[in-house]
Amino acid sequence: MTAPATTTDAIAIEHLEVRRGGQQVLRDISLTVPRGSITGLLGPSGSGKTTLMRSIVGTQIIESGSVRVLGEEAGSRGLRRRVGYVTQAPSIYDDLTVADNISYFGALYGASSADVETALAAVGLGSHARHRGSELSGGQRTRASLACALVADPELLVLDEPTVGLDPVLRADLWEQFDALVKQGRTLLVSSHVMDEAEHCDQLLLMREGRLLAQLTPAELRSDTGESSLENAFLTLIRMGEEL
Ligand SMILES: Nc1ncnc2c1ncn2[C@@H]1O[C@H](COP(=O)(O)OP(=O)(O)OP(=O)(O)O)[C@@H](O)[C@H]1O
Repeated sequence: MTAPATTTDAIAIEHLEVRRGGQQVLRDISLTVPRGSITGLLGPSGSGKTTLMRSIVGTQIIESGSVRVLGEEAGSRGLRRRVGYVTQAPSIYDDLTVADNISYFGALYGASSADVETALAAVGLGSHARHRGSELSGGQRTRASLACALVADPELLVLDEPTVGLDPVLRADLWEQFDALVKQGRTLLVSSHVMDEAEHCDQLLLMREGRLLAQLTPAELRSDTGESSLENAFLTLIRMGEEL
């Protein structure tokens, strides 16, 4: 059951349906994402997480339903600067330094050199500012990509599996950075297929086969299923759904 949309919602989706390649990929999705929080979008590979994120940032053609972002229709011109999107494959230029990559994206939004410094510091890459993209590790590339999105000072950040392929220490570092961004008043929507990452989130959106199984907090997921591990809780929720 989804709470009714309010002005405190960063994202409000009603009855969203999406087809890709002739196949129904999202089915009757309704959800809300409150402002100033971290929402985890979790589900197995192929469950529709990227398609849902594309619908939110306005790069996906939708079949029916409504997607409102920061009070406007998804993809509206006015949202360009207000919404940052980091895709699954970190997209930075290998032949530019980290600072030049951020400056390049910043220039699209009229960002100053101070904004570039702030974005570098926010992702902890100050000491790598002069390193070229080609010289970065996987985790550093992800953080450089995140800085390119942050330089526009977006209110909402949509991050598609930012921790995939990172070791546990780097993952923990990145989640700390996400927490700091939320404390500054931003809203984060972060997808993952690793259930233990759900622990870091204020609320969870659990997806399976193009449907939203549940919108709840980690504590509610545990109490609803009687499971202490979030991995087991998700599996129990799926079985409960199948038995209905
Ligand atoms: N370009 C495309 N054309 C047709 N179907 C697609 C396309 N991209 C994805 N799909 C299908 O849409 C469904 C949802 O894919 P999506 O990438 O949204 O899932 P996901 O949960 O993000 O998966 P992953 O965790 O593996 O990234 C899958 O069945 C996939 O095969």
